[in-house]
Amino acid sequence: MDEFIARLPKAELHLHIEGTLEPELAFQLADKNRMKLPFTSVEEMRAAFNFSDLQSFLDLYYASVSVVCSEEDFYELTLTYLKKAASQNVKHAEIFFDPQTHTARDIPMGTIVHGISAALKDGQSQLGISSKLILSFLRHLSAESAMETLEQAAPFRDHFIGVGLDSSELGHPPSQFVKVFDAARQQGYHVVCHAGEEGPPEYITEALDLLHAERIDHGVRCMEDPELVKRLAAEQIPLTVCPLSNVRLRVFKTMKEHTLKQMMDAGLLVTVNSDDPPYFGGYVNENFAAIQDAFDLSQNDLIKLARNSFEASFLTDKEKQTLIAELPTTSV
Ligand code: HPA
Ligand SMILES: [Zn+2]
Repeated sequence: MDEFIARLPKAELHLHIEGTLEPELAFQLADKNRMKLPFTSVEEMRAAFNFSDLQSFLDLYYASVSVVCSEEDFYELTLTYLKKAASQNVKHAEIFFDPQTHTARDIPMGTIVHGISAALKDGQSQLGISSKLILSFLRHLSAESAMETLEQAAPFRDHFIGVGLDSSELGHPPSQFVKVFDAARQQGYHVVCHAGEEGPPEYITEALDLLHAERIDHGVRCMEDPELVKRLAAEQIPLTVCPLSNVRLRVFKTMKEHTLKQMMDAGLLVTVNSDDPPYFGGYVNENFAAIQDAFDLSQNDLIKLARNSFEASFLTDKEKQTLIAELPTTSV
């Protein structure tokens, strides 16, 4: 089955570029930039990837990415991820970046965007992987800071197609960010939102009704509200689920307790993604393998999940159809 998963064409729709920093590259960049990581070795850093909740992960994630400084660093970070993704038969990736994490340490928006974008361009020409960029606001910071970030990003608008909302969910509901999402929608951006990871189902409803989110990132806590599940199924709102992330951040104690299969059975448009792969123990194929093993998924289930990933993307209908046509059509 691992071979089947490896060969399956797929899209990745929930991936934070800052969260793709492997410890080896972190140490390389720290050396180059004459900076210190809070670890003495790659092994020690990897051993610290043992989290009690979302916040304990975020503290480490923000500290680690401080070694990514120049346009070349952002380029290398992004191209390294794309090579890995291409090797796993990811045909298309929609990638988050968190500009506030970097502008707060005086890195210009242009440095961030140009470094990432140059790698995305080379990913297309050298690796054949298509991609889009989504600017994600940090919800632990103010709505004013988010609006300022949208304004700073205006000169680079051709480089990203949408906006999202991530970071510490509890206590930071989508309702706090209505104004900036209204402005982004008026400017023609797609809208997605992390909701229902650690936060309650009401945050998913707010993301849909107040921010007009087209996709919900995570969304797993929708299962606590049967009416919401009915709505998400009826409207076929995509949910970008990240199984290994959910277990590592203790949203579910074990993979067997994850509700992914129940979500599929409820008719939800579920996709499988890696979120922050080195931190959570795997890229997209390891996520597919973990759920296949936990729920004994069939080849048809896996094909359905891969098909959902193309359907839920922001590609054109024609582009989606081209990718869907590459999927195996049937299996035992
Ligand atoms: O899964 C996540 N949730 C919230 N914020 C994040 N920032 C990176 N990954 C995540
Ligand atoms: Zn995420």
